[in-house]
Amino acid sequence: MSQASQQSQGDDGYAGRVLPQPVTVLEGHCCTKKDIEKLVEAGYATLEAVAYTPKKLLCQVKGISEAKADKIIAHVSKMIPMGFTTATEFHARRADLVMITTGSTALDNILGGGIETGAITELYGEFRTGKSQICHQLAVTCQLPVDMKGGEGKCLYIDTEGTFRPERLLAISERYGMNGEDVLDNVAYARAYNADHQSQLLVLAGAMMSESRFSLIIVDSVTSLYRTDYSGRGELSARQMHLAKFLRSLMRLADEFGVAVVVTNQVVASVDNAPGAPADARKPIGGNIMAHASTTRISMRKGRGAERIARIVDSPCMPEADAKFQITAQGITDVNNGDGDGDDD
Ligand SMILES: Nc1ncnc2c1ncn2[C@@H]1O[C@H](COP(=O)(O)OP(=O)(O)OP(=O)(O)O)[C@@H](O)[C@H]1O
Repeated sequence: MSQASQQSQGDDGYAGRVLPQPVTVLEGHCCTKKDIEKLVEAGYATLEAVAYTPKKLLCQVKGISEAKADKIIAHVSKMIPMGFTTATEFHARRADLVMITTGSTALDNILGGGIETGAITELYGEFRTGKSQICHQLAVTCQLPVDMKGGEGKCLYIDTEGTFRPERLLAISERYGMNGEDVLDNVAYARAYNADHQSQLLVLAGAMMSESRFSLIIVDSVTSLYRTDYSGRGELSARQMHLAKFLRSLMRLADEFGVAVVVTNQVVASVDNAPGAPADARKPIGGNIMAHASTTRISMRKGRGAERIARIVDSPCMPEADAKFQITAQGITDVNNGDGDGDDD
């Protein structure tokens, strides 16, 4: 069962969720202390992480033989329910799903309430379309209480382009009457320097998230390091395999901890020459791997001045729709509803 769907239990509960159980509970059952250290080192810090991982990958952990992996899987599958449920129960769980506000009611509305927890949302578009600004906004609003459309958790921010600006978080937190210092303390920030490092950061993320309550992971941008680390058609297949693995780890964290995952992506000129396609058509990087990994895809483009237009292009339950918002000193707002002066051009 996804953490997003679990009911809160006493003080451990937040936003209708509980923290996943640490893998240390396996000690003395099917694992030694050393096995547990190795599992945590490899990024399997919780029972859910172990339960959602194929045996083949568990066997790749140093010291975990095939026989031991079998024992672990047998034990964990008794503790983590992974069988069928009724659609009624699943529906009831989805009704409790936490959505994080983007700061713009128009944008929240086309998303069905905001950014969904337990899923991957991709924001793609050309430069200056507001992708990073939405990320900064969400790094603050994910900390708000649920009744203020927040996620009541911390934010983990992976920055691959060096565009993270804490001062933006301070300005946005003022808008919500939040203590700026607390807001910054609740954001775990890392700059990723190459695609391997970007993946490695997710292992650290899993360990951190098993100790503290997070509601959002941001990767801004998810593909830029792949574009520089892998070049040409000759490396395309290796690049896509690496990216697929990275996205799968992100999805696992979303399932395991019930956090929202937001990734940004750039666009390139389309070379498909599909009949009827506009000559200047642009498409997001990452091809089918990226398209399949994202639960919801949002295409962003510039409007007049500070205005931006977001379009839902793929969603499991929301129709294609456009929403206008604007980028202001205090973050993302509805058009004419903030202090954006509309003269950034
Ligand atoms: N404090 C601010 N007040 C108002 N607008 C701002 C502020 N800071 C940045 N902007 C606007 O945000 C826009 C940049 O948006 P953002 O950095 O999110 O782009 P992006 O889509 O992430 O682009 P890239 O792909 O280059 O990273 C610019 O038009 C800039 O004027």
